[in-house]
Amino acid sequence: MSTPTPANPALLTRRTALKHGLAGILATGFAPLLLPSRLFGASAPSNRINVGIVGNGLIATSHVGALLGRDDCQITALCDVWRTKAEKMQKRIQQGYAENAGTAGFKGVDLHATHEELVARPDLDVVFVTTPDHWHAAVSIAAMQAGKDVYCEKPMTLTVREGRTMVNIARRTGRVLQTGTQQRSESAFRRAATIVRNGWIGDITLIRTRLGNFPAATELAEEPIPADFNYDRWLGPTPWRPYNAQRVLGNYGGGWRVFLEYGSRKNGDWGAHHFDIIQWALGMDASGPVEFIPAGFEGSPYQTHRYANGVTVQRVDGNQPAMIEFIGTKGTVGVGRDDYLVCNPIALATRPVRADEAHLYESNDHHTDFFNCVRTRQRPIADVEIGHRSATVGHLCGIARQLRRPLRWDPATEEIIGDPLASRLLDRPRRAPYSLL
Ligand SMILES: NC(=O)C1=CN([C@@H]2O[C@H](COP(=O)(O)OP(=O)(O)OC[C@H]3O[C@@H](n4cnc5c(N)ncnc54)[C@H](OP(=O)(O)O)[C@@H]3O)[C@@H](O)[C@H]2O)C=CC1
Ligand SMILES: O=C1CO[C@H](CO)[C@@H](O)[C@@H]1O
Repeated sequence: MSTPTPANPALLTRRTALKHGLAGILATGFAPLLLPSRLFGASAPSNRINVGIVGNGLIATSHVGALLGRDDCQITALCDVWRTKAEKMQKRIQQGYAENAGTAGFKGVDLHATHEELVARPDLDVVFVTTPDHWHAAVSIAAMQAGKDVYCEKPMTLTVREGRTMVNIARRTGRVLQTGTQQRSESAFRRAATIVRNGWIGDITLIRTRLGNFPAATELAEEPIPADFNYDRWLGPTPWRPYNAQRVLGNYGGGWRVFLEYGSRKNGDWGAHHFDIIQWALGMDASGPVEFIPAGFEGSPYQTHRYANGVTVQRVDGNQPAMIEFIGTKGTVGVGRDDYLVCNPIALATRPVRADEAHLYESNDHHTDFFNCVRTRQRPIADVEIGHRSATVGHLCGIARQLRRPLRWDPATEEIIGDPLASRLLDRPRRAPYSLL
């Protein structure tokens, strides 16, 4: 890294050590002949951001693919509860670096059985938290408290209360946290949010988003726990359940995603992405809706939430081509992944943004934005407060659904209004010894 943060003594220690090592080499008189020029350049090993990854499943595989192609960082540590999986990832990374001539000086990837051990490493700068949702908060907090910046997968939390705790810790420790809601770094979503924010389609009358559905969670027969798998730690703070391979499986259509213990089903899985874009478009990044109504309540087929100004969001699974459709008094915008953007009027897709109009934060690559912010100490595009507020929308939809009744929410105090039972669901009990802090 080129801009050490004084808040990270680990970086300074590592760099100081390297400096002394170099001084020793230089004293021999051979250094100019022996040292490749890239050792001194922007991508010198000492300048690269050292990355540790906790959780080595589906999304970690994508991150690793992208990180291997960057010369501003290097992956140096992995942690997983399943040793076999960690070893497989280790092999892939070692091979990737071996084939990549730009990463001379790479020292290998170490494996750790626990995230506590990984975050304690003085040489690490950032930690990617790519576990299922029920571990996001505890691992991110441990990393921030150990002086590391964090890239935390979405939804940032399992409960509303975890989110405020994470924001407080990030602010107190001065750490950078990027939430893995990478749609914010895609131009079609930025353009849709820009159109809505600037009132180009008039007043918003309705927003419809499709999240899809998971199959119901079912009882699973007990199976033997694999020998090299720390199942107790996989469950972590969640209630004890008999082991079954399906329960812990990373699978986009099922596996752990169908169980409310480990996530928020589709309200977390896709809601974390689409509710996040809606919050951005409406300028609600530090706030949120005020009312949550479950599907089926008083005959409404759609799960619904509403903002204080009356803007209503409906979850209309599977009924529209766009992932999110904004309907206004003067037009519509439909947006989705792979650059899907359908505007009416069509000219809105390319209309220039005037100097006096809202220009939204521009990031075209979520990793690049994160690593830039690690260097500059600025808040990234999906900062911890934003990640918390967007995850909160999904959690409150889930609580209303679970209780089968509407909820009123005060986004300023972050309290459910007049419903003590629902309020108890803003956090969850944690199984000992897995505490949050
Ligand atoms: N931004 C995006 O577009 C996407 C984000 N995600 C998010 O990423 C997260 C992970 O999802 P996915 O990769 O599909 O899940 P996987 O189950 O495939 O991967 C999770 C990994 O974490 C490991 N793990 C579980 N608990 C711990 C722990 N305490 N310490 C270390 N490792 C642990 C698992 O071990 P084991 O192998 O033993 O189960 C597994 O290797 C989720 O929160 C998900 O919402 C996922 C996909 C896309
Ligand atoms: O974030 C996500 C987006 O894509 C996946 C589905 O294709 C989800 O399951 C995942 O968690």
